[in-house]
Amino acid sequence: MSHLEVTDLTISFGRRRKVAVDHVSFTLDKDERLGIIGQSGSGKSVTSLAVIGLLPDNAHVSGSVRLDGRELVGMPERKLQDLRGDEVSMIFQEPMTALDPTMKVGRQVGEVVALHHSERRGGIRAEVIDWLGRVGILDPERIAESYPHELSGGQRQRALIAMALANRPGLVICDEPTTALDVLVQRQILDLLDVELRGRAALFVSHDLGVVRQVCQRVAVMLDGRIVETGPIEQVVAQPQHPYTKGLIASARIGDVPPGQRLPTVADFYEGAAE
Ligand SMILES: Nc1ncnc2c1ncn2[C@@H]1O[C@H](COP(=O)(O)OP(=O)(O)OP(=O)(O)O)[C@@H](O)[C@H]1O
Repeated sequence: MSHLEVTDLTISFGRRRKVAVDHVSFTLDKDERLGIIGQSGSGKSVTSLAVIGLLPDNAHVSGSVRLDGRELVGMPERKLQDLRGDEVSMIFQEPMTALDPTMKVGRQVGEVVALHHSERRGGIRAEVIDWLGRVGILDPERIAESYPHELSGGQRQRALIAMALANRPGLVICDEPTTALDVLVQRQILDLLDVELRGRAALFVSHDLGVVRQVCQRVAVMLDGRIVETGPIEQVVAQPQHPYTKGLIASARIGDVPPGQRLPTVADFYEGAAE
């Protein structure tokens, strides 16, 4: 049994039942990372929200999402709340909206732990400082006492990653976690995620095949709510089958980069220019 099993997931919205996700199926093993790529509106975010039980009320869902064998579709909200932040967590694109602007960062990280593990309350401050340091925040004591608006975009995303990982969830969903960041910080955050997601299952939603190639072993390509192609990332890059994937790879010129080597970023050009 895979850690995550999504079968025939279909999601539509509103009274007209406009279909956003159409019979999507995939599995994820315990230590596997799957990238979901596709253009804007292809259904990537809606798929990932279904996996963490965060779809809005106007969503109609059919099919199955099983986490460690437990069915999440139709699961009561109270039970979903027990899972969220503990067994499955999410890193969003825009940390400013995911963080509470009125609460100090350290307290927000601590509350995720306290919510699910009251027995760890005693040592929570040390645990929070430890996590903030681990995700690369240089001055964790000061940052713990700061409000989100006092942090840079990169620090906020690191704090959000600390929140998402603090309970060591088996599955982490990353929805465009680096899109809002400048290229240098983007690369640092990807390197951090690459290390911290080891041994966990991860769904990595992105419109950027280069980003997915850096951190995932497999990729699923979505178009108009369907998965049109899926496979090991290097295989899909070398031999794309679907015309949409072929176009995506041609436009990214990703085939020019040898396997295992990172795609050049704008930062590389800046670094080259500075030498
Ligand atoms: N709450 C909602 N109510 C109605 N339609 C919605 C809702 N949320 C998403 N949709 C629709 O579902 C479809 C898929 O959206 P989704 O956000 O999953 O796309 P995406 O691939 O993640 O795009 P992006 O890269 O821009 O985030 C879109 O047509 C969108 O308009």
